Order: sequence, then structure tokens, then C-alpha cells
Amino acid sequence: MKNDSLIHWHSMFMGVALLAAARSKDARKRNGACIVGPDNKISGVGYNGLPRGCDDHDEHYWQDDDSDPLNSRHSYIVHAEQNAILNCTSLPLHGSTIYATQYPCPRCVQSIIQVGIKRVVYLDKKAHQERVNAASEKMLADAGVEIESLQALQPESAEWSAELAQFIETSTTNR
Ligand SMILES: O=c1[nH]c(=O)n([C@H]2C[C@H](O)[C@@H](COP(=O)(O)O)O2)cc1CO
Ligand SMILES: [Zn+2]
Repeated sequence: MKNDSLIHWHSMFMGVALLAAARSKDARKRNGACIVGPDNKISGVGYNGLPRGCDDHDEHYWQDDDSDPLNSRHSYIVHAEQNAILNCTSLPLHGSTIYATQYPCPRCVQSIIQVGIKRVVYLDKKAHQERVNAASEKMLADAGVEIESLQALQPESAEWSAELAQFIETSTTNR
């Protein structure tokens, strides 16, 4: 008998992004991203973390001094969206959609545009990063890349994703 009880495509792809986020070692924020082709095939997944070979246990990488690039975590962490692009298993990414757990920063937006991704679907948007988000938004608009919140696109998927995020948050303890 056929089972009609299944999740929406948007839930699946944001769910994959959230599962990837659960692998992140960043105690401040765990982000994930999933790139999907027009045929609903996943071509790349990533989460925020240090480049390969850089030791996660080296506290130097996680320092918070933004006045000194050598001692700032921002010099070292590869963003989730960037990792999803770098990890992609099929090219080109023209016409793809990227599902991101967070509204992408301008640097990631540059890469998103340059590889030909045509749509961004995000889960959360940090209100206090209004100016940064506006910079991302301007580039995306000028480049003709659509950006929409999962909440606006598919409210049920957004609700489902928020529950999954909560479950991951409470159930991941270094396993
Ligand atoms: O778009 C993003 N994608 C992404 O993976 N991140 C990562 C970088 C850091 O590891 C973590 C927290 O970012 P921040 O320190 O900029 O608040 O989330 C952060 C952003 C937004 O800045
Ligand atoms: Zn970014």
C-alpha cells in the first residue's frame, strides 16, 4: 500500500542542511547548507567549520578578538554555504537552489552568485545584522538571485524544520 504521509521537498532539503549543521564544532552557532539542482538532486552539503587539517581542538582558532585577524575566529571558519559549494559533487551549479539555516553573509552571497545558484531559501535571519543582511540582499537582487524565507515559502516546512532544529539541539552531545 502506498504511504501518503511524507515530508515536503523543502523540509527534506532544509532537514539535510540542519543535519549537516549538527556536525559543526562552533559553539557559538552551527549552520548548515544544502545545494539542490533543478531536478531535486542534492549536489552539495556543508556546515561551518575549520579548513581540513586545522585542528578543531586548537583553541587559537576559536578566539574572539576581531581587532586582530590572527586572533579572530572570523579569519579561520569556512561558512556553511561556502563549504556546500566547495564540497559539491556535481557541476555546474547553474540554476540550483541553496537551502541555508541562516540568511547568507555577503561573502557567501558572492560565491552563490558566481557559481550560478539562482535561489536561496533560508531558515533564520538575525535581526541585529540588518546592515550586513542588506548588503547581501542588494547583491542578490542585482544579480537576479531570488531569496525567500522558508516560512514565507512553505510555513509547514518551516515549522517542521524548527522542530528538527530543536531536536538536534537537545540530542547532540558529542556522538
Ligand atoms: O552566513 C553565515 N554562514 C555561516 O556558516 N556562519 C557561521 C560562521 C561562524 O562559524 C558562525 C557564527 O557566525 P558569526 O560569528 O559571524 O556570528 O556561523 C555565519 C553566517 C552569517 O554570518
Ligand atoms: Zn557566509
